Amino acid sequence: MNVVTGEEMHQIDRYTIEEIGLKAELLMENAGLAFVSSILHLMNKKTAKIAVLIGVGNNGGDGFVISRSLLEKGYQVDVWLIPPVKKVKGTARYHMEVFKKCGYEFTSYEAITCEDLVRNLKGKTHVIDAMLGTGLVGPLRQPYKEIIEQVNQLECQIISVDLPSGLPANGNSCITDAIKASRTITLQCPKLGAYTFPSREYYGDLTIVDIGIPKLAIKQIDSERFLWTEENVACSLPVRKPSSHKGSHGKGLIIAGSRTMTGAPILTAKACHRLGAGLVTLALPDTIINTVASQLIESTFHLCPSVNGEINSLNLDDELMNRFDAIAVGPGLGRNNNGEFIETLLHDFDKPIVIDADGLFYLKDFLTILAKRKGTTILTPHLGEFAYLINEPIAKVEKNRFQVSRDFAVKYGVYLVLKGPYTVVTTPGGQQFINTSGNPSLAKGGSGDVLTGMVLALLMQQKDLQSAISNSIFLHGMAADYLISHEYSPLSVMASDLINIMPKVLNSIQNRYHKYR
Ligand SMILES: NC(=O)C1=CN([C@@H]2O[C@H](COP(=O)(O)OP(=O)(O)OC[C@H]3O[C@@H](n4cnc5c(N)ncnc54)[C@H](OP(=O)(O)O)[C@@H]3O)[C@@H](O)[C@H]2O)[C@@H](O)CC1
Ligand SMILES: Nc1ncnc2c1ncn2[C@@H]1O[C@H](COP(=O)(O)OP(=O)(O)O)[C@@H](O)[C@H]1O
Ligand SMILES: [K+]
Repeated sequence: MNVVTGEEMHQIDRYTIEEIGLKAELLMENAGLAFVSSILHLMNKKTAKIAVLIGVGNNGGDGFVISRSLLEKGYQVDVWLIPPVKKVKGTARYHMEVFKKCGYEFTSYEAITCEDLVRNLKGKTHVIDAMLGTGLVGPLRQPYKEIIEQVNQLECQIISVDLPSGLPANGNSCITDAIKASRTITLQCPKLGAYTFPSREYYGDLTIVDIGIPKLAIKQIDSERFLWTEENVACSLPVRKPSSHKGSHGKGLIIAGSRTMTGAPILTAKACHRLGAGLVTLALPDTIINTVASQLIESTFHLCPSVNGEINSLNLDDELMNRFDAIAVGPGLGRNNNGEFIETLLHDFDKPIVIDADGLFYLKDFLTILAKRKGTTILTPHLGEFAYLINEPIAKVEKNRFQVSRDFAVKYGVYLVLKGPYTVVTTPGGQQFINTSGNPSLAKGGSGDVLTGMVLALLMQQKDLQSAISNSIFLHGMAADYLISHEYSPLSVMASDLINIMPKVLNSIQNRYHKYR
């Protein structure tokens, strides 16, 4: 599914209307009806008291269709038109006239005061926000500003049409004031700001509804951002051939751990085993082998000379190194040596390398080598690690996460996994895939170590690297979702729980989508 900017959505609408010939009035009718179908289960006809707030543009036009449809179904609905009637034009005007000709009435905000409106809204169970959509430009103006301030103080359910009014669609402009919705029903394509913070916090629960825009119109925009969903995962997870053997599923090397971080290599290796890697070898500082090996019976080990309890060199000749199909480096390495072994890896190993955590810290000194590297490199930074890597403040990275990660991935020719809520995977070609699973129970030390092992496992088993990476991220988040919907509290999920629940997660996805197997 494409994730679009406001401008891209306008292009899609324009193509649908002008080139394909689907009438704007019909599209608006579809939009309003799709919105109503998706919210009916939230409203009891006997008790719901609904207000619809209608703005000047097409978002307001949707509001007229929604109001008419709810009234036709017998709901109690008060409708408020915020701009002067004469300002309502085009398709929205058409639906305003249809609304009136069906015998319904609205109150014009022009004729009352903000206090009158607020007094009325205080008695409502639901406010439908159809004031402003993708056509917002610049800081919010009056009278929307004063209305939105008041609506945000109401205790009822606020449901926004397409996106919360006042919120820029793209997520990277300043938010002056915007509706804080309990729920947003987005029309046809999710907008970029729904996956950017703090913008997402205004959306509440997000539902995406189909309004009948043809696929051909969406293809026209040449968009490079997509959601990666459960269905994508189910269609692309590797299937084992009956004739396969352990060598068919990859020999992975994990370079991790230090005297004060013995858990990280254990988590990474266990996660890698759980996701189907054929053989996993752990390269560790020689001093921690006993501690780590006592927790890992399936892995083999390679001992590295250490200084201060951290790996100092790999002690792997080229031949030995190139027996592996892929390498993950970073979890729990520590930062007290010079990381020269990362430079050696980038030079001497020409198959995929996943670099995470302290490996990324060392990588900063070797970016010129990274740019020249022929083999595939996958970097998995969280926001802080990425900000450090590119020398920018975290806030700037967060605000422009799509742009900065794309710039970096294309410049260095890497797969960049920018972790956090809605992790974004950017390919070396600049395409971006947004993860839709996971929850804040993952915000805990060790979650990232587990993910690194999962990425290593799948990239050795799937030809298409983007699918392998996005699938690992989705399953990692899905494990956390599964746990909190099966009696775990978001506070209590531990990184090792993600590994332990993985068999059930894989089973549930494979059972639900057996048609793809
Ligand atoms: N056929 C289609 O295309 C379909 C579109 N659809 C729907 O249309 C929505 C997009 O419609 P849109 O383009 O009319 O934009 P929208 O946000 O409703 O209003 C823009 C107007 O608001 C005003 N305004 C702008 N900035 C402002 C500010 N800062 N502060 C205050 N006011 C501000 C400004 O008006 P002005 O005040 O300048 O007269 C401007 O003209 C989309 O989200 C979806 O819901 C669906 O029905 C499917 C079919
Ligand atoms: N609020 C959140 N919602 C969803 N996923 C999250 C959230 N916070 C963290 N995560 C995920 O948890 C993992 C944390 O990784 P990282 O910060 O590297 O952890 P660590 O280095 O401690 O193991 C990432 O995959 C990230 O996307
Ligand atoms: K809206």
